Amino acid sequence: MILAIEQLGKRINQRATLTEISFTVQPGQMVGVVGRNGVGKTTLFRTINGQCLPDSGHVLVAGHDLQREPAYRTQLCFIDPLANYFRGATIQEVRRDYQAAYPAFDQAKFDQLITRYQLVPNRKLRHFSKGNFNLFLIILAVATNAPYLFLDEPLDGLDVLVRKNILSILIDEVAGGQRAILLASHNLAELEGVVDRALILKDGRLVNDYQLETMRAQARKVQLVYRDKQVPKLLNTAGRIVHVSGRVIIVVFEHYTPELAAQLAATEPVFQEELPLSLTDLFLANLTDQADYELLA
Ligand SMILES: Nc1ncnc2c1ncn2[C@@H]1O[C@H](COP(=O)(O)OP(=O)(O)OP(=O)(O)O)[C@@H](O)[C@H]1O
Repeated sequence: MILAIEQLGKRINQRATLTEISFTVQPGQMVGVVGRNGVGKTTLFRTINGQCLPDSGHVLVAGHDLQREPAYRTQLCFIDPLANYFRGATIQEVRRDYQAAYPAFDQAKFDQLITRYQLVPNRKLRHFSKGNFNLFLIILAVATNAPYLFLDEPLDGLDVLVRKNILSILIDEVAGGQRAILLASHNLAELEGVVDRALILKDGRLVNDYQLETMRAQARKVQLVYRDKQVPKLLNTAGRIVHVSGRVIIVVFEHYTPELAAQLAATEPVFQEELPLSLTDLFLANLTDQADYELLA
């Protein structure tokens, strides 16, 4: 059952917030939706899930257009942490509402996770700590049994233990191969080692779709030192400079081939070393403007 987002567009206050966003997701994937603050991640999740109407495009679940066949919406679950509804309700009240909305709701799983993480069922959610509130939202999303879960900054501002708990719940869910989870984040470091794919948003557009395994096999991060301060043109044409400090330049090459290695050798660096490549490097490579490199120089 594939989820397909086709040419999704959304304008807010006459401003194009999302433009021609297209991608597909399959069960078993953990996907990061990554971009700077305000780029449109939450709007994308809201639009896919029908909380905002798109101005153009479609969302299809197994070929069914959600606007024409809204019953398929229960295949998706997006819990907006900012929804006022949660603040005045208790865990049990929210559970009852979600059970009514999601036919496949798994109450046994819900109860088991609430007990395991010692959340108090009859306390109003506004009295929960941020970490416990987020933990509760994850448990709720998981218990809906919707094959596609959308989580907006689920790890933001949480301590190490709560993060670990949330990640272990999510990884368990995806490992079964029956569900996909999309995690919106502006913090790549948080998603390192968690997601196997990263969708990069910039200016409301999807600018990159990284399959991380393939990417790791093809990409290289190289530190180079040159005799003078002149930056060889090749570094900008074949790669993306992510750091400049004096004569030391760090470059990410997305497609590092033997030919490119030979061309790089021909630029005659006085020192060259491969560095471990992280997800954050790709983020910087894609979102940092030339002006930012100059600030680093
Ligand atoms: N209801 C709204 N009314 C007016 N502007 C809005 C509304 N919702 C979103 N926007 C604007 O749309 C843009 C995208 O916002 P959105 O919340 O989707 O970004 P985001 O990537 O999730 O940001 P963050 O990482 O800060 O959560 C922003 O410029 C925001 O100000």
